[in-house]
Amino acid sequence: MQGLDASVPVGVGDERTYQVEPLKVALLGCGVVGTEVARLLTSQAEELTARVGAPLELTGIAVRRLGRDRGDLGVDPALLTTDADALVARADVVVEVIGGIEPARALILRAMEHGAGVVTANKALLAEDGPTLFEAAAKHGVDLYYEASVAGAIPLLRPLRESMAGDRVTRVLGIVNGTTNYVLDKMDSTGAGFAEAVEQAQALGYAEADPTADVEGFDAAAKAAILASLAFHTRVSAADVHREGITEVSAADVRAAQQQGCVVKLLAICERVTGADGGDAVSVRVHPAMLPLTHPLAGVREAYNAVYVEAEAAGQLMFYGPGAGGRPTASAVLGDVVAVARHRVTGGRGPGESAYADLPLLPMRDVRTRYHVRLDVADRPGVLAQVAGVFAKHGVSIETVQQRQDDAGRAVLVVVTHTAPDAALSATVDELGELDIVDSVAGVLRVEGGDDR
Ligand SMILES: NC(=O)C1=CN([C@@H]2O[C@H](COP(=O)(O)OP(=O)(O)OC[C@H]3O[C@@H](n4cnc5c(N)ncnc54)[C@H](O)[C@@H]3O)[C@@H](O)[C@H]2O)C=CC1
Ligand SMILES: N[C@@H](CC=O)C(=O)O
Ligand code: NA
Repeated sequence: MQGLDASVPVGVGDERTYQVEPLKVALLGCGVVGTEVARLLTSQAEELTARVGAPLELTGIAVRRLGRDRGDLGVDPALLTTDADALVARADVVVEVIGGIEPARALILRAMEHGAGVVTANKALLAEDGPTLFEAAAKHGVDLYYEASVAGAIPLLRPLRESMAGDRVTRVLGIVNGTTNYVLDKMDSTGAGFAEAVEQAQALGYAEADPTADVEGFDAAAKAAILASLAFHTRVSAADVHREGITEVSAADVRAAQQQGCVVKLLAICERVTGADGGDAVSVRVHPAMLPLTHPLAGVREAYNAVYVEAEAAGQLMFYGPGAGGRPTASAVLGDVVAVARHRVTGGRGPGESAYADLPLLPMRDVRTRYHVRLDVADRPGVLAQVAGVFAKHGVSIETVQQRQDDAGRAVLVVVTHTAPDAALSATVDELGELDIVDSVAGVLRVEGGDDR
């Protein structure tokens, strides 16, 4: 260990010296994120030793196949192994960046049984079966850290879990998927096609192994579940999240948003709301929505993420930064490795799961939202009255109506509503589609960020 000496105090005024016995770190997975974790662990070894108070020894990297060209990893190739079980059995800290449910879950549970602290970036697993992992961590008295699982490099989970533990969070609203933000941004700014933009996001290392998880909103829904669980001290799983992806967002929707002074974003929205019994409840949803250009989230470009957190005492907080990509994500992973390793040196562990509030989930049909509806209609007297009548019948108040002509000279009605229960809006749209005077419902998008949200 060059440059560091076991007799050097850990900090100014601190009489402890660093521990000579290294902490064994096992890395599971060597893909986009794992590669960068390996590089940072190696290239920053000295500084990490000083920060942790003990050297971190990378004891092995579990891969699926040996012999694959991995470029210059910056580590001894002999560290690569296909025997993840053996690695996990002798580690102090296990870093899981394989992704997916199995074998990631089994390996994490085995690591905890052996007494290792765990760092993972695996939002899919946390959102599907987080309680099993949290319970195992509590049972074995080990850490489970997962900052990289939501919004990549942005410190967000630790602020929610620790810094805001004294406040009451009311809302978390954010762009938490880099791939879809990249795709929507390219469609908006360059007119790029959907497929072409997804391919670019894959090449840049933002997309999941199967990009369906990104474009269909599964990735954002998993992150929303993790955020809501932390924000509201309530267990929320991916299955509890209302989810719509961006595959239905057309170039015409993007143009319609522009005409409205808006941009289309895939949003994760977690809110403390009033439930049917008048008590607190939680609403968690992921869907594309129009946002006014004046909204701070509207200016979030490329694969960047941004998350708004509103809390009773703190007010509005904004977290912004790179939400995807190997190196930024590895930064968050390494931060967690240092936290877990510090606990090994000094004793104790970080906070566990907090699910005491156990708030009920509000079904999507009862959530109050706003809609932007585009209708291809017959251009004749009485059409507007008939359309307005359908909105009124379902108790949906209209904010604005505009009549335009499309490129072919046909009449298009654009209606923006005030907030109403989602079920009422959806029934309104269904009935509009059946009117003789409506040729087609050309587009429906929710609207967020207005005066009445
Ligand atoms: N790429 C990104 O921007 C971000 C990724 N994440 C999460 O990080 C994790 C890893 O993501 P990526 O590195 O992008 O995925 P990746 O697909 O590039 O890497 C995963 C690696 O694990 C390997 N693997 C699969 N099964 C294995 C096994 N049984 N044993 C050992 N290795 C095995 C695969 O061969 C692959 O090389 C996922 O949970 C992902 O959701 C989180 C934040 C950002
Ligand atoms: N595929 C994800 C990666 C980060 O979590 C994304 O695009 O945001
Ligand atoms: Na993060």
